[in-house]
Amino acid sequence: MKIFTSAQIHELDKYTIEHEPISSLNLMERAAKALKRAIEEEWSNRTPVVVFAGPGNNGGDALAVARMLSEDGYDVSVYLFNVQNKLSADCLANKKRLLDAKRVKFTEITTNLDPPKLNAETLVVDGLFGSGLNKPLAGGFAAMVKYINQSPAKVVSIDIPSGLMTEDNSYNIHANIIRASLTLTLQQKKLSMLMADNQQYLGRLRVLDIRLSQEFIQNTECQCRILEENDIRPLLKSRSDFAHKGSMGNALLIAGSYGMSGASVLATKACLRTGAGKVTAHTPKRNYEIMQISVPEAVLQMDAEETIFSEPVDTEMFDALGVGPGLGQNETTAIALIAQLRRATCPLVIDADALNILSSHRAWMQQLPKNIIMTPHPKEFDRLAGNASSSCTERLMKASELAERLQAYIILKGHYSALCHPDGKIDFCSTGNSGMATAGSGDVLTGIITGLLARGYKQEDACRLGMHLHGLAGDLAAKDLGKESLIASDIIQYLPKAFLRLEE
Ligand SMILES: NC(=O)C1=CN([C@@H]2O[C@H](COP(=O)(O)OP(=O)(O)OC[C@H]3O[C@@H](n4cnc5c(N)ncnc54)[C@H](O)[C@@H]3O)[C@@H](O)[C@H]2O)[C@@H](O)CC1
Ligand SMILES: [K+]
Repeated sequence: MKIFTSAQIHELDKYTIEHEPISSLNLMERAAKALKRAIEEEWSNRTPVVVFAGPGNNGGDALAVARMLSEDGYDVSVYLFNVQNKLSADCLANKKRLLDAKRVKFTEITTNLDPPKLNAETLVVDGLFGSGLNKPLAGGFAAMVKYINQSPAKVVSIDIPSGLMTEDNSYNIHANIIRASLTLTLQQKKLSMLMADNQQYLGRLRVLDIRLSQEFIQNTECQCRILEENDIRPLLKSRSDFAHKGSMGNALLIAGSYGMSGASVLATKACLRTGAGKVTAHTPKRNYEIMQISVPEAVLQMDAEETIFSEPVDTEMFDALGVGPGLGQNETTAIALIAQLRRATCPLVIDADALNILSSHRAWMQQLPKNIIMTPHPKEFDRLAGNASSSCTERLMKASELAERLQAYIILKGHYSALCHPDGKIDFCSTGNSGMATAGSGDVLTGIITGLLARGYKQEDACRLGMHLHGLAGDLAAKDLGKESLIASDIIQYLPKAFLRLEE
């Protein structure tokens, strides 16, 4: 699913009207029908409905929905905000249609509003502002939003909770944004809906197909998109019948230190489960037995040191290198790491402590080879970027800039993990769940991506497929085991099923 900016959404709307062709009023009617249907699926016509409509087309949608719900027997009260005495053409047309229908209690607010009582039974339809919002809400609108938020009423937002911007909310006023129970967004998710810090406003999110031009959607370039199974399936490489372990990729993982051998175990197992022909784990001597017993399929390469990674190793015979899980941040390890990164001759994944080491030696980042893959979680990214971000959108934009500057692939982990490409594009992952917020889950991702690189996937495909598989395995595991008890090993255990699902 492509994520359009508000300007592109406007263009899409216009294109559909011109090329379907359909009048803008009929398009609004189509959107309102879809909205009405979704509302009726959740609330019966015994629910009292209060509709708040703004002056633009979001308000127009709300007025059309009010008319349709009243036709279906709902008790509907409408408050239309027209403080500047200026309604969009379709909002005005829907105001007339609503008044002609003569079924609803209608109030037009031109100055002050004595707000209606909203109790726990009330359903508020929020159609104040949609994708046309151009600055944070203030004044009477902000007061209205606060009033709705403080009430016990359920709120369904049309297209987007009023007050929430389609893209960046870093400088928004959070108290002045509607907190919906359900958001019914039209056609496509908006960028702000993918950010963790905006989930509090959305409630449950449903996307309603209002049949906007597929031609425009397909032909329009956009910076961001959500990767779905259909985008991922074609990436899968097949295995030749004549495959042997030497032809299926030779991966190296540099991971683990004393007390963190588990990270090495997890990354190595995940790498093997991703289909790499041979996996070598480079780890401190003290981890020897643990690794031999836990991952007998791996080849071990012991560091000269007992407890830490201390010396760079040759990578010429390897097809991919993953480095970082459980590495620790000893100064000797830091020096070995930078030497390792500089001399790496194969595609690279950098994670966890390797990222933390880079954060405390940021000048070293200039020396990184191109096309490396970094997989930070938000805190690791903030350390890497040098300061904390005020919002998830700001962090995402910084990650995208860093990916461009370093010509690297950066996977910002989280719900909707975001892959920032060196050319500025951003892919969001559609799989994964909160059960995966557990120690070791990142080590598994590093193992998976390293395995895919070794199998011969290009960096961008290894990242896309890797995040998808990781999330899918977590989803399949959560289906059987629940989210609460899910641990990183479960993700590895469900990787085979994730592959099977993609191969179906
Ligand atoms: N995307 C699409 O293809 C479709 C969109 N439709 C609806 O149209 C909406 C977009 O409509 P509009 O572009 O008219 O925009 P909105 O209805 O979101 O708001 C635009 C109006 O709000 C004013 N405004 C913006 N920010 C403000 C602020 N902070 N304080 C006070 N006033 C402010 C603007 O001056 C303008 O009058 C969508 O969200 C959706 O609900 C649907 O009708 C059908 C199709
Ligand atoms: K809205």
